[in-house]
Amino acid sequence: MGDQAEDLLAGSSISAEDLLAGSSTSTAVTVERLAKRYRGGVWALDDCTLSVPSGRVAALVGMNGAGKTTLLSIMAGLLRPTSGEVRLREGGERVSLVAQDRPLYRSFTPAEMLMAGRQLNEVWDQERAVRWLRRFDIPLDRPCGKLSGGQQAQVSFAVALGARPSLLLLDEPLANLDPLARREVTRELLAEVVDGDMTVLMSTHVIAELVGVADYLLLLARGRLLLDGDVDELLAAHRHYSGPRAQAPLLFGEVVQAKHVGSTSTYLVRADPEHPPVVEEPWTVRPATLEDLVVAHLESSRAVAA
Ligand SMILES: Nc1ncnc2c1ncn2[C@@H]1O[C@H](COP(=O)(O)OP(=O)(O)OP(=O)(O)O)[C@@H](O)[C@H]1O
Repeated sequence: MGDQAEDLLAGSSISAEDLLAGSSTSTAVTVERLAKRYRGGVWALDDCTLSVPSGRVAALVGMNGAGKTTLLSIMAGLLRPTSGEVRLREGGERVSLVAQDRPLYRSFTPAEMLMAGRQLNEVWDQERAVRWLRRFDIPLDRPCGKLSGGQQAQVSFAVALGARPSLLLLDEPLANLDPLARREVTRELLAEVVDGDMTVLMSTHVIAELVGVADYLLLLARGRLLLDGDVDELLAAHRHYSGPRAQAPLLFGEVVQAKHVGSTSTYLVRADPEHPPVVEEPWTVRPATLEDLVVAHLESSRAVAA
């Protein structure tokens, strides 16, 4: 078994000594000036600085190729950065990664995967892992290669959770799951976060699935942090203003996006939530959704880069 496979199989639990100790107790992981250049010259991460607060479910969002998988792999200790550093919370984090490609041994049954997990991890919670598999009706004795994609994803979850991670990294974890399983997995994960001392960082493209699940947002663009913050605070700070193009009001704050259709203009404005811009009729104000603000920030960053 290669080192990397071993790490993946084990849910890649690594000790604090493997990475530098952090200084803040309220931050699960801090990434400072991280850069990753792959062979061939692609810069997947470039001067990326961010932090993930402890005990939260944080969403890692960005366009294809933004660097999400690279960032998660470096945090899990599977990939070496070209420069920069990852600092874990003082006292250490046990990190587990559920990778996009579900690295299971096809000939192993789920029961055998858990046995391997027990052998490869210093800390192992068999009951928790088995509970997860039973919860989702995963046959314990069928080779993983004969399980469906969604069932394999559930085995990966069970192995990762069995390692009792304090930082659980999920790379597009819901992609293979049916709509009911998606809802149940997110609900169960939230319960695990509430019950234990666990932080979750999950990458996803499906913003709608984050509502009610993620309470912190990290938006990546071209290998760098574009926007971060508490989801409720971000939502409170963003508003849509619409009205006649010819009578645009003075909108103090940051105009993230301006759209003009016929004689109507719509602006997405980020401002102090306590003192938002006030407009008069016929101008109207409406709240922004998480999807609205993610798309607007990504579009505006693309326009700046173009
Ligand atoms: N092993 C590799 N060798 C060379 N380039 C790579 C490698 N892995 C990723 N890249 C490149 O690095 C960049 C970031 O890729 P990464 O997989 O981290 O992005 P991502 O945000 O996870 O994308 P997606 O949403 O499509 O999964 C991309 O330009 C990608 O082509």
